[in-house]
Amino acid sequence: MSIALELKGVGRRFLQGENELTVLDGADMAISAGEMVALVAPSGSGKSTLLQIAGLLEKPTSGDVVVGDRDCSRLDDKARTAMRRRAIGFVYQFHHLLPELSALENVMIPQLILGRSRKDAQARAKTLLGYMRISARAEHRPAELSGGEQQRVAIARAVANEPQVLLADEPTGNLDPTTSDHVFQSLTTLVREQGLAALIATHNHELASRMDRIVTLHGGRIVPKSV
Ligand SMILES: Nc1ncnc2c1ncn2[C@@H]1O[C@H](COP(=O)(O)OP(=O)(O)OP(=O)(O)O)[C@@H](O)[C@H]1O
Repeated sequence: MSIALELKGVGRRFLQGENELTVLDGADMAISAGEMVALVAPSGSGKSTLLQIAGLLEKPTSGDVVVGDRDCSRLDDKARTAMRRRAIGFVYQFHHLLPELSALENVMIPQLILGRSRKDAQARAKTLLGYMRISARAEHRPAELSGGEQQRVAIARAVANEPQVLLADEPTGNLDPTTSDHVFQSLTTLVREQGLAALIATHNHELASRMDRIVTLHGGRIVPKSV
């Protein structure tokens, strides 16, 4: 499988008052299309920082981020934003759906922003809600959906623009174990069907053990982890 996301020697330092804090220090990682990688690391070790850099929301202090065959390190802000919209999908612990729109419309919006026709956007949104096994709720607004259903919609929205990379930060952290399990199964189907490279931060060791491999952060580097 081809590599869809690669971090090469990524470093990230923050100034905290007079002190410099090194959070990432030569972090390397490559994720193939269709591969699911769990990121399991203690609080404060740099998971969010890593996801933000991998997702082109933040620039590393040093090193390179390659998405597909594109080296994104030297892109200006505008080009980086365009690349992010096209190539990266995000799922957070809380769904951030637009409350006044239906599930279907929430999945259509990012596609319309990128210039897809209403007809095409609607067709893809329906397909994705089907993969997430939530077609019956397509016309409902987020407030009318359960937590698990809301998160299914958020996942469908994250992949609406056919990204190469899916980044998730505790995507089922807000759900009870059974719902979490069902949402995770649907997420897995989607990753495989769409050939996404997925990096999923989670504290849930059981879910992590069902992914292709598990990594952690140690001394600012990405290292393999066993459960
Ligand atoms: N903008 C910033 N300025 C200064 N320090 C920061 C900044 N962002 C993060 N840090 C520091 O970097 C370290 C890693 O933070 P990060 O949020 O990436 O950790 P995390 O592993 O995601 O933690 P959690 O699981 O609690 O969310 C922390 O010590 C944090 O205080």
